[in-house]
Amino acid sequence: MQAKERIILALDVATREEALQLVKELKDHVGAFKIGMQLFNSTGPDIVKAVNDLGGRVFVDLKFHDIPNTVAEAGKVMTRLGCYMFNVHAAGGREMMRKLAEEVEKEAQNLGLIPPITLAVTVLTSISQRELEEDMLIKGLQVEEVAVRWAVMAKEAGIKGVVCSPHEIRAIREACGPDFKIVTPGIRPAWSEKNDQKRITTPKEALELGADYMVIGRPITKADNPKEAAQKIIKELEG
Ligand SMILES: O=C(O)c1cc(=O)[nH]c(=O)n1[C@@H]1O[C@H](COP(=O)(O)O)[C@@H](O)[C@H]1O
Repeated sequence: MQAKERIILALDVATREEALQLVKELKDHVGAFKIGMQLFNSTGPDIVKAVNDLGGRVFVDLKFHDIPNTVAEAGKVMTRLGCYMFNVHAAGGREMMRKLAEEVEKEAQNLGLIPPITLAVTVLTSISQRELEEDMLIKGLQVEEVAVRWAVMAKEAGIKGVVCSPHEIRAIREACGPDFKIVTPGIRPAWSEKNDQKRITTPKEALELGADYMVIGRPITKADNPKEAAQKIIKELEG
């Protein structure tokens, strides 16, 4: 995979105009664009087609978590929308992920489309060990162990990869093998601001740990020259 393909630019903006401006500017310098809850819910699903029409691939980040039938139907909608990737919460369970994976494949086959890459979010980077035990009632297990077990469950259910913190990449790679996709946020080149990200790694470190894709937002979008910032990251990944 080319270095540029590994970068997923987070379109964390409120309007269609701002998003499409970034797509026009950066489509030749990144591999895909992530549309999250803010942008998707303010513009509607047509934003996926608009980005595709400009030549950009889309990761729809809506983190589905519901009963199996509801999530599988949402997955069919994602397939028809033409997104490149989308995600669900692994915490939704094995049957939810199994049915989703099955229905996405069927829908793509019926319509002659390429199936999107399904991803499971393991433990959010914002969840601490204390919250895991005291609020989510997952006792006696470290965050990393939970992330690995859920990644294995996702793989067994037919899901193609995970979104996880850089700190869990190595253990998940070891448990799930080379073909399982690993997408990681919390990426900061040495020259950029940390902002509110706490547990960070550089793009190169994430690659060495075994990540396939990196979700990067502000280090590119808030740079004085976003194209240059993307190119600099690509050089670092290639170096
Ligand atoms: O699901 C995500 O993409 C995500 C999960 C997570 O645990 N942490 C995290 O930062 N993200 C997202 O990754 C992106 C990071 O953006 P920057 O911090 O601007 O690079 C944002 O869109 C976050 O919402």
